[in-house]
Amino acid sequence: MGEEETVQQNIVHSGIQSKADKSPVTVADYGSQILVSLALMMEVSGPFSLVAEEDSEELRKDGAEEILEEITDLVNETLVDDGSYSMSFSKEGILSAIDNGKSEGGPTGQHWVLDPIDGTKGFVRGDQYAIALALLDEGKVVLGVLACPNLPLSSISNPNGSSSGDRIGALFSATIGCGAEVESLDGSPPQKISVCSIDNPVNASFFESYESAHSMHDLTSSIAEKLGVQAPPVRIDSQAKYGALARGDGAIYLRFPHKGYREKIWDHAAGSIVVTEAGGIVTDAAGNNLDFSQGRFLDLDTGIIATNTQLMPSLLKAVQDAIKEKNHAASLL
Ligand SMILES: Nc1ncnc2c1ncn2[C@@H]1O[C@H](COP(=O)(O)O)[C@@H](O)[C@H]1OP(=O)(O)O
Ligand SMILES: [Mg+2]
Ligand SMILES: [Mg+2]
Ligand SMILES: [Mg+2]
Repeated sequence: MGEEETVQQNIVHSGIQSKADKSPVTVADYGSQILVSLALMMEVSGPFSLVAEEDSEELRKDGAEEILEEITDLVNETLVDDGSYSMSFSKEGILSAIDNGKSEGGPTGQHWVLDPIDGTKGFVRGDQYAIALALLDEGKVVLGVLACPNLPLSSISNPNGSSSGDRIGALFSATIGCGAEVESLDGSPPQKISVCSIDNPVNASFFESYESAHSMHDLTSSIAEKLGVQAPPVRIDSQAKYGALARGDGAIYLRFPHKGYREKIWDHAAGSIVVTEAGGIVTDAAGNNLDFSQGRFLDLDTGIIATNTQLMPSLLKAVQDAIKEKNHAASLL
């Protein structure tokens, strides 16, 4: 069993904290960020720039000693089990490792982009989550890797469980201009993947957030209805949705956060290149490509949608009609 799965099964309340924005963070989020950045620093030559979700600020406050100790033990145990690096961290070392390479990204140079646990709520619930890593080069995503330890390797038939006999754990990857692939987490040969070729929305299904606080389920159901989608929404946490879309488990991805929420680049960089290299299209609600060159945030017309080239024109129209209708209804209140 992987270390992350063990942590997912054993996570206790003391290992889950609330951040300033009220979202949860766990020992696994911090631990994963340290381990991935450590591996990158060992491999990458030259300057190391990392735009990552977590930082050490909360852990430096009074009252965080217990979680800091848990993270230190978790990282050191994982390093011993893995055997690739002969090193161990002090608590102070852990604090500085979390901030390794800390950067704001931007339009020039190369920056790694990391969400160490994407879908923390799914992780804590025992459902889907992803470790999402991408590389920005001159403001563009050129590489993406999406590890989904709880996602069936071949396809989702039951989104929160596994179909009988299917192996669990999928690693998606994509390099600009070279297509997208999936392989098992224990290293089976990679297989090329592509988005589905459905062109009639009646046969399409769509992915959205499990959490209604993360995406407006009423708006997405109105979009689906306008399109003529018959199937109920497939609700799963994290960028695992992008991976599932990229290999054709479903046809459409919809994400409409509530007013005031600002999207972060680490929530979409890896997932979006996996989808586009699998032949799909990812845009904001106005049909614009996502712009990863503006720092930590994505500056966009609220909403992110993805599908294949055939369905995109009708999806975009349904999205715009549904938004217009919602705004009109709100103006009458
Ligand atoms: N209030 C919020 N609205 C929208 N997305 C959020 C909100 N809080 C956290 N997120 C982030 O949205 C993503 C989860 O989306 P989904 O609902 O598709 O699983 C995660 O990246 C999660 O962060 P995190 O990485 O901390 O889990
Ligand atoms: Mg988070
Ligand atoms: Mg995230
Ligand atoms: Mg996260």
